[in-house]
Amino acid sequence: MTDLWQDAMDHAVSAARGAGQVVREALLEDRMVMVKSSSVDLVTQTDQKVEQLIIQSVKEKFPTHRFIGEESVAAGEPCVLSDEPTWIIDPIDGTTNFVHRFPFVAVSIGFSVNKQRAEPAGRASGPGQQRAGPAGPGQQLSRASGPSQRAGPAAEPLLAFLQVEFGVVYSCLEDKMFTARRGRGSFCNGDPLQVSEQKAIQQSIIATEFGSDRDPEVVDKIFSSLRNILCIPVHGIRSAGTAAINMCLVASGCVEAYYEIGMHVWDLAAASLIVSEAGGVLMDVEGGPFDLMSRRVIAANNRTIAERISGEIQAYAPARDDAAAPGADP
Ligand SMILES: Nc1ncnc2c1ncn2[C@@H]1O[C@H](CO)[C@@H](O)[C@H]1OP(=O)(O)O
Ligand SMILES: [Mg+2]
Ligand SMILES: [Mg+2]
Repeated sequence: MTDLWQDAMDHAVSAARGAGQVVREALLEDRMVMVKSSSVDLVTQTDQKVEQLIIQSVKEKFPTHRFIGEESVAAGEPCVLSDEPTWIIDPIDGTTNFVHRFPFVAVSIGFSVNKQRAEPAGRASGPGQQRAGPAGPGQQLSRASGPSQRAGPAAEPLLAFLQVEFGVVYSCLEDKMFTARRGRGSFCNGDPLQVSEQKAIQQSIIATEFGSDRDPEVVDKIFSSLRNILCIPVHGIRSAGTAAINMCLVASGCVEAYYEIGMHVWDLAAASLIVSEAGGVLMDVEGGPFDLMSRRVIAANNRTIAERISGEIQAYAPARDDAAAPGADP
């Protein structure tokens, strides 16, 4: 397979590193905090500046590429995944952390291409090998097997088309660069990642977040899900304050699973590939296929744990990220 997108991925890594430097410097300064959808959905000038820096640098190198950026969408740009090469950017994942200097803040850059085209089956080589197979438009599935089971025809039904071609999450205060390329494994600062081998949810740590929706009905559902999962019982519940880092913790094997309803495609795009390339599973919170635009995810080390979590979640459906897109389902 020709390595079409390596230049773009190299650019994403260096853009994320540069953005992380800007974020670290901004942490030392006073931050002016603004609000978006609610009084707890925060944004700073650094979010906007970093997103523009990344987009400008990509435009110079890849002038025809498209973008979905958190702050651009907030400013009215469309949130559309098409067949065109698309950079999906969260300039600061963990803005609330950034504002409070809680030390988990990430720059997330995902890259998708050929959204609806299932590629012909063909085995990639090297670590993290997997086959592409058909899935419905806008869906992203993952194998349920770990790296040791990746090769061989028996694993094939578990593999599915992934629409994200590469993902980069830079945890900039930890100086950890998480990267994944479809079919080639996940890495942190160049070291390969593998999800936890734990099969028992009772011996697992589960990550989740409380989001920015303070509607009491939604909060009740969040707490009901949390109570169900805590009382399985599990070893513990954790929140890093950033969806991307929570998912990288799944990929690293530090937590067995992360679930949440309400985050957005820019929180998930890059990290979803990092999880799946580390041998993990992505699933909708009701057990169906993961859909990048649905604002719902379970990312887990294996299917058993993902399905158990899905059985405990009080699901609800926030407005999809592509709800305003032409032709999208209402
Ligand atoms: N008050 C809040 N608490 C936690 N996450 C929030 C939040 N407001 C927005 N989010 C966003 O929701 C995601 C999942 O919880 C986070 O990664 C975060 O992304 P952000 O920092 O890029 O906005
Ligand atoms: Mg985010
Ligand atoms: Mg953000």
